[in-house]
Amino acid sequence: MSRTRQTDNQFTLDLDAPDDTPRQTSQAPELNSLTQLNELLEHWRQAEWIRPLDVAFANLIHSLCKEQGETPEPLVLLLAALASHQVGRGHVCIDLASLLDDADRALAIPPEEGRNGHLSDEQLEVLATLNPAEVLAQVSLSQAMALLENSQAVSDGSHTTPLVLDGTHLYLRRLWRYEQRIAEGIETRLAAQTALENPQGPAAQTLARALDVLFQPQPGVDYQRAACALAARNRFAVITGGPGTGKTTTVVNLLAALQAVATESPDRAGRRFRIRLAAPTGKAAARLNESIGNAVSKLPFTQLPGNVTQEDIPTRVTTLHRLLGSRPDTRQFRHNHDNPLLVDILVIDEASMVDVDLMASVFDALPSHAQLVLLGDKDQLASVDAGAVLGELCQRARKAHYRPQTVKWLNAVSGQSLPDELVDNNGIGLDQAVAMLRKSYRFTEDSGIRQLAEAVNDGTLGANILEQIRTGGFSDVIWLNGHDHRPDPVATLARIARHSVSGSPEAFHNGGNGRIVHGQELSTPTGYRHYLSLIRNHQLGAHSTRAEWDELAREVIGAFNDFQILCALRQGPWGVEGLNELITQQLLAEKLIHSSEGWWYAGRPVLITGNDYNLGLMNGDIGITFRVPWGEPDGERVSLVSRVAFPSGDGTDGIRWISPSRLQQLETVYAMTVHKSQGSEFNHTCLVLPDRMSPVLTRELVYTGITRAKNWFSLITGNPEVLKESTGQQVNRASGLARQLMQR
Ligand SMILES: Nc1ncnc2c1ncn2[C@@H]1O[C@H](COP(=O)(O)OP(=O)(O)OP(=O)(O)O)[C@@H](O)[C@H]1O
Repeated sequence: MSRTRQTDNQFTLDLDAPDDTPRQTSQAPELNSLTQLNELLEHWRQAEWIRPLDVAFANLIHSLCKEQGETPEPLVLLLAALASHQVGRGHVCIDLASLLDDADRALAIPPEEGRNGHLSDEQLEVLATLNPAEVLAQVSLSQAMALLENSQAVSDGSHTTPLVLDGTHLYLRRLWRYEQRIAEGIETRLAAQTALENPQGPAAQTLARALDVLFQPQPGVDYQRAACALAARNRFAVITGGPGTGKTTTVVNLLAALQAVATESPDRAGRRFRIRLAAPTGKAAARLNESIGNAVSKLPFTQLPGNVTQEDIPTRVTTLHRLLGSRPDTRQFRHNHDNPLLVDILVIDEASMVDVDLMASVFDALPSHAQLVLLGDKDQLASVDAGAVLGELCQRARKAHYRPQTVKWLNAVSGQSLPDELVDNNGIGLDQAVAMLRKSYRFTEDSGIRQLAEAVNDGTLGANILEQIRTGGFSDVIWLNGHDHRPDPVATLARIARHSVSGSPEAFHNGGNGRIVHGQELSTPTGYRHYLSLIRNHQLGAHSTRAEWDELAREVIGAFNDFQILCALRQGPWGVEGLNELITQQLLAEKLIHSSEGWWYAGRPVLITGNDYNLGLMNGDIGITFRVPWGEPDGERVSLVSRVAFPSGDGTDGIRWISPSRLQQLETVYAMTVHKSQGSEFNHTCLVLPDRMSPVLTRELVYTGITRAKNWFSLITGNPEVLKESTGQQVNRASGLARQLMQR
């Protein structure tokens, strides 16, 4: 039964429409003609709620429809613009059912930029009076589906249309293709049988012997050992776990075990696997470089089956863009289906940061026989760009859903007996390749960082733990203004400014002195004064060699990494922009930086915000400005010039000195968004939460912020309620990858 009457260019609702009758509001903006649609889109564009790109996409659909002799429905064009808009906000598609059920929620209205000062009152007024949710309140799901299905701009993907409707999910074709390629890449790998399948076969026996050497016996289930076995068995595997649960340790053991299998395998004639290690950002790659190097140096090579040596396990980690061969001015990589990577095993760390576009490119560039292992923390924020690939793949990780055959195989090869609650007769193929590590080795049982992160992640942040962080009940966590129920914004911001300079060691238990972790005494928590003092007090000059400057830069970059202010927002006094300005003023006042040196003063830390292939700098790279005596001499005087020192990012500890004039997209980085901090960790992390709620404040954001702290964590809130409320909101990215893999 049709619930709508459709006329040219308009739709109206049957008055007696039953069940899925949409909400009616008295003054809802109307969408009865293309003229009305154009006006709406124009208002939203001017209000900077939608992008010019989104309007252009709707216009494109309009033209394509007309070319095919179709008079486009305003609703189809509206949904096209919204689908494009949602991609800009990290969604892979729009789920029409959720959109029409609660459009405010699905479209995150009011937007963050509105609440925090970027949008003017007039712009906000436009959104309030022409609220997209009210426009959509007049539309039912069946009506939307019918109009889309009837449009020539939409198909189920089987022929080339700019929009794809898959169930109730509306995609831009490009995004739908990415998801398809990822799903196909995973599926074909999961379906491939490996030599390890038979637990009694020689390959599995070698693996079992290697696992015995690599993992010490321990009471209870050793989830690292089980993860290692599962990942060895499958051409595609995911190892997920919170901070310090041993993802790196496990993957290094995995690579050693696989090389043992390779060297013992008669049909490989001693040939080792070609292994590559990658991470989405330079920072993440550098961090993995360090930890993997440590882990490889501890491997018991002489006891392993076969004759595996240290050279067989790479320790160099590259960025995914470098690995795939990024090229200037195009999103196409050098390596693709026609020019695959020369690799047998690819490991990608910090996979939560990989968006659907990049992940699809990885699958394109992988030869079909190659094994892919993804590592990451499923509970962290999803990628900045569209998708939440790792999160989706790990949706069922906590309960594992291993089939009885998987459990039997695991027992035979790794000796681990998994608890019954992880067994599921109906587990899907993907479940058999996902392993979750469940014990943190980095944080001790009494660590506040661990307990707070767990409570946030489980959604169990209760009065007890809040009271503990307020009252200094943990030696590693402080809530600097936790007792302030109605913090004064001016005083709170001033406090942030002071804290960012000193790190407030006095606020920690015993002044931060004498904390021993894993047998080592920690140095006290610091703020930015620490690294700036190194710059101010160095003794290098015109006589110094480049190697000496490199050494200084390494030391300063390391010291800068000791502390980082993280925040949720970009704009406004509680966002990156406001806080960077605030902290800069404080550092000037304390004479740690000097305005006489101009914008490129010694000590200015900068974050690269867009890939620069010519300079080899990637989005997320951080450099520190130095004043160096390398200018043209001015008579007798040495002339100082500004140079920004960046870690070389090639797996060595080299330094690149770049002239500021060559740097294109960057920002000062005393404060960084939690999003940007993914893949990094800092000795002391301070999380600043704003004075009111925003759609971006979520459980994942707070969890990611807390877990960036290695040893010390401080919290400052513009309003104490925001902490608890944020953990009640979860990121919900519309996407269909998990659904597709469930169906296959
Ligand atoms: N089974 C284990 N027994 C003892 N120590 C371990 C074990 N596994 C890991 N560790 C130690 O715990 C620390 C964290 O391990 P690792 O770096 O492998 O974890 P991760 O999950 O990769 O960490 P991150 O969160 O930084 O990615 C390291 O010091 C490592 O040596």
